[in-house]
Amino acid sequence: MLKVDGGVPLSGTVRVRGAKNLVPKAMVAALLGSGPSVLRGVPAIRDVEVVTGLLNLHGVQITQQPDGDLPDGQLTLDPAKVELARVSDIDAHAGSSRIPILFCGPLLHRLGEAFIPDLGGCRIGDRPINFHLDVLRAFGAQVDKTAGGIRLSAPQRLRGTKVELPYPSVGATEQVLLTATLSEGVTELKGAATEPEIMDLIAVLQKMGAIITVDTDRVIRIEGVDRLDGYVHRALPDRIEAASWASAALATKGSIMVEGARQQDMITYLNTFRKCGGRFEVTETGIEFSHPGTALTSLVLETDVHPGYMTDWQQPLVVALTQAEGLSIVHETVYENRFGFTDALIRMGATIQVYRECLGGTPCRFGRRNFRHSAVVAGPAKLRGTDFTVPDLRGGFSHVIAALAAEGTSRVEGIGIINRGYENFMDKLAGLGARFEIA
Ligand SMILES: CC(=O)N[C@H]1[C@@H](OP(=O)(O)OP(=O)(O)OC[C@H]2O[C@@H](n3ccc(=O)[nH]c3=O)[C@H](O)[C@@H]2O)O[C@H](CO)[C@@H](O)[C@@H]1O
Ligand SMILES: C=C(OP(=O)(O)O)C(=O)O
Repeated sequence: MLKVDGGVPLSGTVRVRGAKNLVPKAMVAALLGSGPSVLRGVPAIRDVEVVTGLLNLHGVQITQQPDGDLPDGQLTLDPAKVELARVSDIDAHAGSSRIPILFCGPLLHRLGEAFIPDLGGCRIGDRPINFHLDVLRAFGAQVDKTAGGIRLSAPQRLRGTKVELPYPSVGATEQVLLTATLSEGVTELKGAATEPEIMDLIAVLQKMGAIITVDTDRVIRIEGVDRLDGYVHRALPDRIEAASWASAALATKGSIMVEGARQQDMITYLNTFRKCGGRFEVTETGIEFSHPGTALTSLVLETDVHPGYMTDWQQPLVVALTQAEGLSIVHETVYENRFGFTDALIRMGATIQVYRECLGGTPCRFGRRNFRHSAVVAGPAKLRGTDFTVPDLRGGFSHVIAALAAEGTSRVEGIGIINRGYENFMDKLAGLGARFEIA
């Protein structure tokens, strides 16, 4: 439980390292190599711990360098002795992260079979894995759902295939990449997602020896190869953490230098930040984000797949929008249930109404289906401290930021979830001048 005293603008410097949505996947890719891989910029976050645990159970030797601490967050992953893990051991990781589903292709290539525990991740929608399972079957895998997970086998080498995703899913695109590289023949994927983290995973696989072509129309072609080597790679920086701190600067009327933030991956966020009234300066080492000192501007926003406005940027920005003048409309088109966190903001004094209709322009998959996926935010609202429980990763970050922007004291329970995606969260907050104590 965290006791937060609000009313102090966050100001100072934070550093972001490798992206939560790339690092664990690059670690899984190491399973495909014939030799060891070296991954740099690895943050100390829970999802990295989970994948480290799962890889260890499958015989991958992982060392941190230099021994014991992670000044540069460097991991060496040696897959020389990959073996089947005991289901009872794997079960310990059930419900902890989304990443285990990406073990399917690499384990099928290495061992001909795999057991994947039930997935975790943020509860922001139903999050089915039907695309993943359909894709794996198309490669020739046998897939059976069992109690507590999924059992897969591939008695023969997997074969390249033609697949089309009904929606550009990030995870399913990565599933295809990690499975196709060692499959026999060519794979053509239509309707692929093209997020920067996917491009970085492609860079990792190319370093390993894969042949992957990305066309401009969401088509990715993979020419299967017989063998992949290890890689040496520095993970792209975490654009979601960078944008979270940027929104925190806006919400608390502060100024935050985010070292390591990279402009190319954040073009859409930066446009939105500027339209909202925020100021930013791109420097050699990162991006400095500041509140303008005058009123913020309301806006109309739709989340979308890349290059659209990313869904994981939505929740922290909504907190800033409670401080903007007028009505903002936010249409969430990626997840059907990502506005639950607004209940706590409303209790703090924010004026937010959530609707089932597609507000903001484009009809999406969730319209007329009873999902409360559009929000109207009226501002500026005076926020008051209150007590709440962290619902999910970005919702939790947003609640803490709202508590810091509010007058008075808030008590936040379940703060541990935030460590799934924000490294040294408390230390960073303290360094930015936040007033809080662990109760
Ligand atoms: C660990 C990681 O990288 N997580 C990110 C990844 O999640 P993740 O890869 O799980 O998200 P997806 O892109 O797959 O999901 C997008 C949409 O597709 C739907 N869908 C997905 C797969 C499937 O088999 N069937 C299906 O219907 C989902 O329910 C959702 O509505 O991309 C999301 C979208 O940028 C981000 O919010 C997450 O932070
Ligand atoms: C939704 C998120 O993550 P995950 O897919 O790991 O649940 C997120 O990072 O905001």
